[in-house]
Amino acid sequence: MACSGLLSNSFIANKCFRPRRHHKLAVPYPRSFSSSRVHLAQNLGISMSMEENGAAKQGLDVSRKKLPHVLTVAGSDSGAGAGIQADLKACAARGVYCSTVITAVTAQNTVGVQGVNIVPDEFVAQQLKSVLSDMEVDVVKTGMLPSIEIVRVLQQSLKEFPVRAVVVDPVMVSTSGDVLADPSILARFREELLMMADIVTPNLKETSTLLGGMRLETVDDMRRAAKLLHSMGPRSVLVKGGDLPESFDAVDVFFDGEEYHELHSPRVKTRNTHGTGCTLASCIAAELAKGSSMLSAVKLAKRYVETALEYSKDIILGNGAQGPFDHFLRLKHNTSTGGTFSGNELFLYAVTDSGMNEKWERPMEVAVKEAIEGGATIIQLREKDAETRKFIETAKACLKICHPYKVPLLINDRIDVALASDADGVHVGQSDMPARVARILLGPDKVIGVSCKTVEQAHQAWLDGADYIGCGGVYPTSTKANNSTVGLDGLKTVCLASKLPVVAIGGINASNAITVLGIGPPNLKGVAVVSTVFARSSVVGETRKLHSMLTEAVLKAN
Ligand SMILES: Cc1ncc(COP(=O)(O)OP(=O)(O)O)c(N)n1
Ligand SMILES: Cc1nc(C(=O)O)sc1CCOP(=O)(O)O
Ligand SMILES: [Mg+2]
Repeated sequence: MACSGLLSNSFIANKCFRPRRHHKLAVPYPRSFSSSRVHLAQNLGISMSMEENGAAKQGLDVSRKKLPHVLTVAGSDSGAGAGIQADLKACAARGVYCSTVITAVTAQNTVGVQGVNIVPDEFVAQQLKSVLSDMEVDVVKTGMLPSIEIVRVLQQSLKEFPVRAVVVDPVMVSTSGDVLADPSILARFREELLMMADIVTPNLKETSTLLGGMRLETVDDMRRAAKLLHSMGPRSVLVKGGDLPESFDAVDVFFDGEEYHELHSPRVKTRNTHGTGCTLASCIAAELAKGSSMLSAVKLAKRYVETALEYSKDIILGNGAQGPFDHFLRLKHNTSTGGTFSGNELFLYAVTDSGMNEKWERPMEVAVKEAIEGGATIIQLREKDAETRKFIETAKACLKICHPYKVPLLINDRIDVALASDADGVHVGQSDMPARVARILLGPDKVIGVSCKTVEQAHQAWLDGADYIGCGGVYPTSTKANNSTVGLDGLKTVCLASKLPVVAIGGINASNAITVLGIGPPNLKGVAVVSTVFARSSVVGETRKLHSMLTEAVLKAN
């Protein structure tokens, strides 16, 4: 439809800048949506001057960026594992704005659904109008639509305010088996909602219900079902086979009217699956809003859900059979510092050396355990020659040893290994990855230490978001080649200038530890050692000796 310059600005704002949806267009779903009004206007053949003119009159900045926007029309889950709450989290996790129209409020937890209060259809209509008339929604995702009236209201709203795509998750029964939609809406679903859907995402139970009780036992059955559902109107169908018996992996069948795709993913063994359907559909909607093609959106959404399930498989929330999962992949972040690193952890800092452990035929895990039993308060894995895969495995094994003692485990240099093993943090030097970049990659809760020999470096470490600095070499060392020394004076100067806690390193042993800690500045929190702890046969014995010296130094200072 061409827009004439005679049309009013409000018409332009409401209609012209939304690409109209035409049902059953033969063209594939656009790969990339233009996101700015200007670009859309160009796509639709509207002259820039008219756009600018209209925008100027409305006080809009035509160059502003538009957020991809999903509107979810669904029920609230008080337990926040599914429904509106899952949709909000999924969209946020995928970087997409999500507005909400609530169709029902459920009293729900991990055990089941204790109550449902349906929102009056006029009020659902009012919510829809409020959002759709104002906020440039890209994609509508539907979840729990508990009454015929609400389905009708939605259908009318979408006629009045067309959006780029509609994702229909035909929620009828919750994962705990509770019925969430009046069975009489089935017919309406089939006649109206499926017609409007760009994709419908039923699980096996919902597929069977939509198809009048069809038995679904094999992937071939799912293919047949996808075709039948497709004939009811949606542009694409994703039949989710998570509940398919006797399959090693989870198989979903995608059908777009022409091609079938079997999408396989490993089955994640977990009770925390509440909300997977809502999340998958929201994530598809979010990816469509960002500009993905339908098949890419489905693949991205599946991968995201798999990752979130895997990440959350051990978390415990609620007493019921089905727990929620963590959309932000963070609950499992099991830092022994709990994101509150104080610096006191630096008291006796044991830094490993594979050469020294090999000499004594000591597996890394044994060395780490002995150091902790001797009194080490923080461990750094400094494995210069380790192969990446082996390093990750070792780090994971050492984390299992450290965490029961609440001792943080950091990784030397290798941010990738820290990320892959979910270690508590990293230590980087002046020629390693900048702490500023490591902070972005690791997030706010991981511990980052930086080696500093000067006041300027210490200041920069603080600016970059580090948690502590390592200052040395205090004395000459044979552990690190060509390491320049700063001496006790250099250490003191850096400590006095540093806003961060400091650990001294380089040539420190049980004989000089009292002198080092005795230099005074309160932010000098401890000593880091390699050979003193790991160069001899008894790690536990050497660590204990050092620990008692450090304790003596503290007692002396007080
Ligand atoms: C606690 C602590 N302080 C300093 C260092 C040295 O780090 P860096 O300068 O990056 O040298 P390498 O250890 O990577 O050789 C450290 N590892 N730990
Ligand atoms: C890894 C390292 N960094 C240093 C620095 O000065 O930044 S000194 C050093 C080696 C410390 O080993 P030892 O305790 O055996 O002397
Ligand atoms: Mg380094």
